[in-house]
Amino acid sequence: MTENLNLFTSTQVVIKDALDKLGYDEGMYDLLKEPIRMVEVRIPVRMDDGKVKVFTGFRGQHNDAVGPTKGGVRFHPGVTADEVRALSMWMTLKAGIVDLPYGGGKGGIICDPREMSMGELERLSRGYVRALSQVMGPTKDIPAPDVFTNAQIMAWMMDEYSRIDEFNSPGFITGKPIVLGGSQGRDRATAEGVTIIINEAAKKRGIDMKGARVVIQGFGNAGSFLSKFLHDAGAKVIGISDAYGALHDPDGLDIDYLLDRRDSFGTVTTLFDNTITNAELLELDCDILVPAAIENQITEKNANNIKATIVVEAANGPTTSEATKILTDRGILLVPDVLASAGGVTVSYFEWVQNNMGYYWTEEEVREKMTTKMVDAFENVYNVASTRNIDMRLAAYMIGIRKTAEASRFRGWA
Ligand SMILES: NC(=O)C1=CN([C@@H]2O[C@H](COP(=O)(O)OP(=O)(O)OC[C@H]3O[C@@H](n4cnc5c(N)ncnc54)[C@H](O)[C@@H]3O)[C@@H](O)[C@H]2O)C=CC1
Ligand SMILES: O=C(O)CCC(=O)C(=O)O
Repeated sequence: MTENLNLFTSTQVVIKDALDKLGYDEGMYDLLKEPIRMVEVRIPVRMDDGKVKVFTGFRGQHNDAVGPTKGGVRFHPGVTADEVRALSMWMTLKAGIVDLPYGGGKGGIICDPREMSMGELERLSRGYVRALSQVMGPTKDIPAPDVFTNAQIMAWMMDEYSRIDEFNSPGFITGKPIVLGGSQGRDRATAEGVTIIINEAAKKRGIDMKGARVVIQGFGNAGSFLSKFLHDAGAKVIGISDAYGALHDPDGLDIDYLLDRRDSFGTVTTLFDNTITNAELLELDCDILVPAAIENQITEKNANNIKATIVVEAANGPTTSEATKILTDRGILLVPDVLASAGGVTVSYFEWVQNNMGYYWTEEEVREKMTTKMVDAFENVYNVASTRNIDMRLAAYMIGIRKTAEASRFRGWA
């Protein structure tokens, strides 16, 4: 049988498993097996050459029984409706795992921002908000950055929504520049959360982070900050990559130099001749492997060749179900995306709270609150996995879905 690489249908299988284990009936699965709202929009954009190009965008809102839906928007040529569906479901799980008053949402536009000018990107970002403003908002659905989107794009989107709303609405979106109501620490929050999770996982496996050999796939927001935090903590980052290739040095890469040379899309390997492939990178001999780029990177084809002791998913969906089983059977500690990368949405929640009350916390306050949530979440998931003798992904899904299932039941939706 060929491996299922469809993120949406493979997520449904784990959701079903989690709901069964929690004792919910078929009706609950029927409610939670796909987004409660999935919108596809067409966005006409005047390009710099004077011609109009029409882009396709999506927004998936998985379930808003707990509170407004929340999740990033990605700009990527590979965006599909099913990917957005799955990503919105994972956001519900993340919110449940770190106990935020949200359901999951996610959006995307099929485009390649690396080939667009700033003006084109601004018009596209504003067009996306105009197309979806009726179903989004600070108490409905709150976007944030994801692959190939950043604080500038959040700023344009916030400005467009504020014009439509006729109010300054900083709570419409998170991941904004600090001067527009962004939170201290949001830019590095995903990586900080992953660092906390790596430290907890390393303790469980008796790995000393000083000198631990780390490989990171992806050198964007998540991967680049992560490489810096681990490097500064004394780990040896021996491999990194971007969409074009990978760099390897068994003695440790010069992370500060690479950070200095990377562009705003997380590209750096194009400056070097002696690169290896992303496929080779994943199979390097190391203690900790962190996929921090895109989906379906560890599959049944390469799972048996992974040499890491711990795999921590900073990216969403980098490991297939089949590969999850192979890695778990091989005794590799696999920390799933919905737990490992929840630091981003946690600080996004703090940003939204600060916007709502109009009072802003210091970076230290933000970090302290986030650390508590991430450490507690790791312990919860680890304990459920150990006591039930199940993998960390299924344990995370069980914890993540429970609040939304309960809220849906109380509301009479299932
Ligand atoms: N930015 C955030 O706050 C959060 C991001 N994530 C997830 O982390 C992952 C990375 O996101 P960001 O760092 O924000 O994105 P980014 O756009 O800042 O960086 C993406 C990185 O992945 C690389 N990449 C793109 N396509 C690739 C390919 N085909 N093969 C190998 N590398 C490729 C890019 O070159 C770049 O280095 C995604 O899965 C995202 O959903 C998860 C939680 C929050
Ligand atoms: O910060 C947020 O609200 C969402 C982050 C996100 O899209 C993710 O965790 O995948």
